[in-house]
Amino acid sequence: MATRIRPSSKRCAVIGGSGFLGRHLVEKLLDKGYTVSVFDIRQSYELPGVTFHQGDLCDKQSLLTALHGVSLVFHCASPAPASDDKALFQRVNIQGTQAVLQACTEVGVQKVVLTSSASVVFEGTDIKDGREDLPYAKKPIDYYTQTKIEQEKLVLKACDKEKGLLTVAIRPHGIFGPRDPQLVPILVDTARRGKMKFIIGDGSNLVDFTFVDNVVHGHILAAESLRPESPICGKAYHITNDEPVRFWDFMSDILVGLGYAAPRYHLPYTLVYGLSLLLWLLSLLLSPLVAFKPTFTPMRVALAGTHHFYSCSRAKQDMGYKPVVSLKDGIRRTVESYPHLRHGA
Ligand SMILES: NC(=O)c1ccc[n+]([C@@H]2O[C@H](COP(=O)([O-])OP(=O)(O)OC[C@H]3O[C@@H](n4cnc5c(N)ncnc54)[C@H](O)[C@@H]3O)[C@@H](O)[C@H]2O)c1
Ligand SMILES: CC(C)CCC[C@@H](C)[C@H]1CC[C@H]2C3=C(CC[C@]12C)[C@@]1(C)CC[C@H](O)[C@@H](C(=O)O)[C@@H]1CC3
Repeated sequence: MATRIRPSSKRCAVIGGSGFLGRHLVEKLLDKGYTVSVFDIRQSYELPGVTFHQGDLCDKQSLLTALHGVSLVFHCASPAPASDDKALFQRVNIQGTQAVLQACTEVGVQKVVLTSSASVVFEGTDIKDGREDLPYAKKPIDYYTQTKIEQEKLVLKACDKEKGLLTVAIRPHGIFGPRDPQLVPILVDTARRGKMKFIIGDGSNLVDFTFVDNVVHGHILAAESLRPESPICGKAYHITNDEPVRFWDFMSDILVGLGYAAPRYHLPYTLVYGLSLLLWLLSLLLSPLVAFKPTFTPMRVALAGTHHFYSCSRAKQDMGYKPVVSLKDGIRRTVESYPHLRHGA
């Protein structure tokens, strides 16, 4: 058992702080006067005022050292959603989260804010203005989603006022912004390979894309509202831009902003979804012989062709959440941040 030192309320740790969301969160916390420790399997930058602890979150001993004297923990580490590695997702998102919760209890951390995902309720069919009381997906669409569900349940169940550990889960959806390693880079790569000419479905499906600063704002509001008497203890909260947008309009705005053509030709959703399932099966069967990763996975096709937008009225009511950056400004700031991905660059 580690010796406890008195935690200060402005000392926090960001697990996964080297990642896209984690680094934005660290920068905002520093601005707000927090002392920040980052715990991550890799160190991707250096910043004055940040102490880095490199380690695997499945290793409780390393966590104990990093969390010493910390009162607030943000847990936003996860393997990349595009990975197909079931064992890795289970190890990191489930066993790893158990290790995080045990370490927090042992060193006397008072608050844990988990980055969950709105996808925990998504099964590949339309969700319109979904609220937090929607049931978890019974047939999660991939291992990422399956283990994010288990992770969220673990963290919310660990909320125990008697023991002095308060927890909350933030469920963002479609995070985008400067330094995002997946949405814009994958989109541009697909466009450069000439595969972004088509719109899957009739193009009218509404979805949430959430600018990273709004997600950070939701996390910090949750941390600062988390007190024993607060209604947010042990609950999950959708955090979005609160401006559902047509999936294909959003993609077009990013593509055109970076100098690429917008997709124009329509393909029937069921046809593309069926093809993506076939390709996925084929890639599984052939995996011992050749490694090929289809761009249009069933998950991506489902996200591109269905409605999936969520209500954040619970976050507005319980913690006074309001987006701080509009979708239009978020898109502009994102496009400006990727000069190297511009057409012809
Ligand atoms: N990007 C999105 O659209 C989105 C949407 C909803 C929820 N989320 C959630 O937000 C969180 C952050 O996502 P992101 O987009 O910033 O991803 P990211 O890949 O940029 O960051 C994840 C970080 O976790 C670290 N990590 C992975 N395995 C680890 C381990 N075993 N031990 C220690 N660190 C480890 C990685 O090194 C990385 O720095 C994740 O929990 C993700 O599920 C992301
Ligand atoms: C090939 C094209 C059809 C699409 C190219 C863009 C896609 C790579 C992104 C569009 C929506 C994105 C998205 C995620 C990953 C990247 C996209 C598929 C998530 C699945 C990442 C994990 C999060 O938890 C999910 C969430 O609930 O927010 C994301 C949903 C949107």
